[in-house]
Amino acid sequence: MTNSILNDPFKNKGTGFTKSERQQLGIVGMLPPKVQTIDEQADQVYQQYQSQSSALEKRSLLMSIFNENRTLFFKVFSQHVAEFMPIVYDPTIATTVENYSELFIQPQNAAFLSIENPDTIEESLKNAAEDRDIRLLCVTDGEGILGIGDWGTQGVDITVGKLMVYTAAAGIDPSQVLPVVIDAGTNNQSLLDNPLYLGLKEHRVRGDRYYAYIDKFVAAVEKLFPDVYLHFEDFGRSNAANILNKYKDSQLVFNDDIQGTGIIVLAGIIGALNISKQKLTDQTYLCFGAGTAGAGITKRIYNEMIAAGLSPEDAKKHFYMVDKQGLLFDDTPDLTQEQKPFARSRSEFANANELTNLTAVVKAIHPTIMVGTSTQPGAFTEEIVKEMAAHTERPIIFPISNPTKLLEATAEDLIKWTNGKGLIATGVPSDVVQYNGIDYQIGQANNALIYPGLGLGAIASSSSVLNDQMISAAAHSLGGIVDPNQPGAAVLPPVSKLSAFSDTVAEAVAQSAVDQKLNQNPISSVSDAIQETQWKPEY
Ligand SMILES: NC(=O)c1ccc[n+]([C@@H]2O[C@H](COP(=O)([O-])OP(=O)(O)OC[C@H]3O[C@@H](n4cnc5c(N)ncnc54)[C@H](O)[C@@H]3O)[C@@H](O)[C@H]2O)c1
Ligand SMILES: O=C(O)C[C@H](O)C(=O)O
Ligand SMILES: [Mn+2]
Repeated sequence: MTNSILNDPFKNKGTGFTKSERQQLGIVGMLPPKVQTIDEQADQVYQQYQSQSSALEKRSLLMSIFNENRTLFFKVFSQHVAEFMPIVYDPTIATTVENYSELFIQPQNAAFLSIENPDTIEESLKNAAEDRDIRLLCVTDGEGILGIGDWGTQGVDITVGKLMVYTAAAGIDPSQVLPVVIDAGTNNQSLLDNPLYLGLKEHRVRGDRYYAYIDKFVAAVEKLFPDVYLHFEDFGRSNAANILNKYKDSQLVFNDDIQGTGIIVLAGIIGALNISKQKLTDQTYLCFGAGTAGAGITKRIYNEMIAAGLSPEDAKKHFYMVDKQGLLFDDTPDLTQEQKPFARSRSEFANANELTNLTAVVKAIHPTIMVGTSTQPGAFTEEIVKEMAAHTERPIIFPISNPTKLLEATAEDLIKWTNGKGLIATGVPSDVVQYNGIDYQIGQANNALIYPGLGLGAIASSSSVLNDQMISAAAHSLGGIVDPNQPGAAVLPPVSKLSAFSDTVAEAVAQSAVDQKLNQNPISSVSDAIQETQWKPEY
């Protein structure tokens, strides 16, 4: 097995192995003679990357480097963060999730779990981890991938992608992460009918059997990897919040769609209010698409209003939720647990029965903030946006459904329809919008801007849980990066500065954990602890 190191992506350096390393490792003659530096290798990869024409080809090239040599992959990624993010992550990753079985080449060190075999959870996690010290685990059951729905086992790609961003942005050691997919079946008929589908061809398991499996999974994770930070991603609306609520007070768990999205949207709103010089407690908030993300964000902003001094009853008056049924009322059938606290009373409106669509609701409530997590492309129409802008000086509008094809409105249209007054962020990257001689920078309200620093801060501080104070500290830490007085300033810092501000986020989060005495190991300096945790892509 002398050649095994060349097949180990965590240790392989390829042509970067020196002559003496090649001798010691018994791989003399197994590589071309020239010894390359990692910078030379990175330049070569980037040249190959530039010669690929489509986003999918670019991603597939980068994934082949990832499969061979993680250090090199992250070297190139760290040199081109803003350019590679949409390729290795959202939106291109949506296409690879949809075509995972067709494109499958290798399992990328993920753990593949099946609801049919609860007895092999531990063994599977152990096998996939090999002997690595796992500190960060990202798991999905594939039911609510971005806004594209149920992709069963194919959802594994999102866990691989999320973990890549942790390393590129925050320097989490790539040998200490584990992507995991739980195959609990799928209700996606196209997968059930697809002869190439690599997952279980059964409908989704729900209820007690499902939750018992999740319990067993969480217990196995805690047993095998006691210091792990457990990140839940893209679970379905009926399970995501239940799972988070069950474990969040006793274990170091994080739900990205609920909490990560809540933080980044709050940070974007704080950024927008810095520009408009307004107060949060004067805002009227409209959540459009009150599912996992929409309700998670609403709750975060609501908590923030309470932190700003409002009573819970007064704070609630600032929030309205719109879902498929229209404005959510307390007598609307089938409200979720997360929607109930924000449902309104019909008696508040003379025309309550007409509030069954977004246009009517915007007319009735005059929101100052509107956030879209509905998966409904184009739902923020010109009429709606103009109506909103007619009643507020600087409308804050964040269409953040992913991927690109699901955006509620483009940044360009929103700037145009609000005559440059809109304070805009989108979930996927948006180009600069030129309007009336001003360059409008568009912030990306994607949880990827926050979860890497958040995770790094929690891991480095050895925090026992991730609580509300840590989450709030993360949201507030992004201030001061963008100059709010610059015409056309973005509401959030640019992705090109992701690794720099991930350190800032991590410090704020770790400091909050230490201040609350949640750290399990003694910490004398938070920034030292963070630096010690970080990995760098060097040989
Ligand atoms: N930018 C980010 O960081 C980020 C983070 C998480 C989720 N998202 C995006 O948000 C979207 C929703 O994700 P989720 O996980 O909350 O999914 P979800 O299924 O839990 O929620 C979607 C909600 O939209 C509602 N909806 C569907 N059609 C509607 C319509 N016509 N009008 C009003 N509401 C409608 C659904 O009933 C549901 O409540 C996805 O596109 C996802 O990519 C973005
Ligand atoms: O994955 C993303 O781009 C953000 C978010 O977690 C989502 O589900 O859309
Ligand atoms: Mn997600």
